[in-house]
Amino acid sequence: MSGLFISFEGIDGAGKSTHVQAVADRLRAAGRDVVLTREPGGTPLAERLREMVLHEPMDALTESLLIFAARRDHLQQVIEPALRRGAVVLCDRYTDATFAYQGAGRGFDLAVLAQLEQWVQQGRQPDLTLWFDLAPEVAAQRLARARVPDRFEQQPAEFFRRVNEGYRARARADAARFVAIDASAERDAVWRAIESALQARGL
Ligand SMILES: Nc1ncnc2c1ncn2[C@@H]1O[C@H](COP(=O)(O)OP(=O)(O)O)[C@@H](O)[C@H]1O
Ligand SMILES: Cc1cn([C@H]2C[C@H](O)[C@@H](COP(=O)(O)OP(=O)(O)O)O2)c(=O)[nH]c1=O
Repeated sequence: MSGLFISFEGIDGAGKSTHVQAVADRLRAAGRDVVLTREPGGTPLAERLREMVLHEPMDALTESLLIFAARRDHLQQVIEPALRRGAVVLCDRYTDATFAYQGAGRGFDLAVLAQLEQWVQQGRQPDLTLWFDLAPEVAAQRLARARVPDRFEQQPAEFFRRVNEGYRARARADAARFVAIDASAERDAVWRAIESALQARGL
């Protein structure tokens, strides 16, 4: 059985972490070998890079290079081996987040990101990307009650509006890969939308 690579995307507070574990449980119950991972991170090296990116001030090129360095290690050590053995890889964020946050959010050069994407991934893209589409104002309300904000979560609503539009641009450019989920709905409705996206791909 060939592997399958599914990524979860959306602005902070869109509801990704709430549902990714339930997707893993559903696929494991169906007998699939599931690798649940995240970016930046997923390996000891990539997790160290994550801590720097989330908490240390740096310019957009530095940030992009560290994120792609983490991604390279994650691909080599975790994602590619899992796909080779036929596992389903569930990744909480991947390269669409780089185009959305560093590209659309911070205004970094998309051509440089596209070159890094090509060098680092050599064509490896998710088979399915679930994009939790949510207005920044709603996300901010949800996060206000949640955790201590990191460098990105401290950004104003306008930043997250640009980030979400960055996701929309990526979805338009690769419509076959993306399923947009209306993340403003109640949890159960979001879950039903996720299930129908999985069923449409035989999962
Ligand atoms: N559909 C929903 N309606 C209302 N609140 C939600 C919904 N989905 C998630 N939440 C809440 O919003 C907050 C952010 O959810 P989370 O899954 O951590 O988002 P993300 O991982 O995308 O940053 C959490 O407190 C979570 O309980
Ligand atoms: C993968 C990736 C994440 N990010 C940002 C988005 C998030 O704010 C942050 C990762 O945090 P996040 O995925 O939201 O984890 P947590 O739920 O622990 O906050 O990193 C980028 O800016 N670029 C990227 O390429």
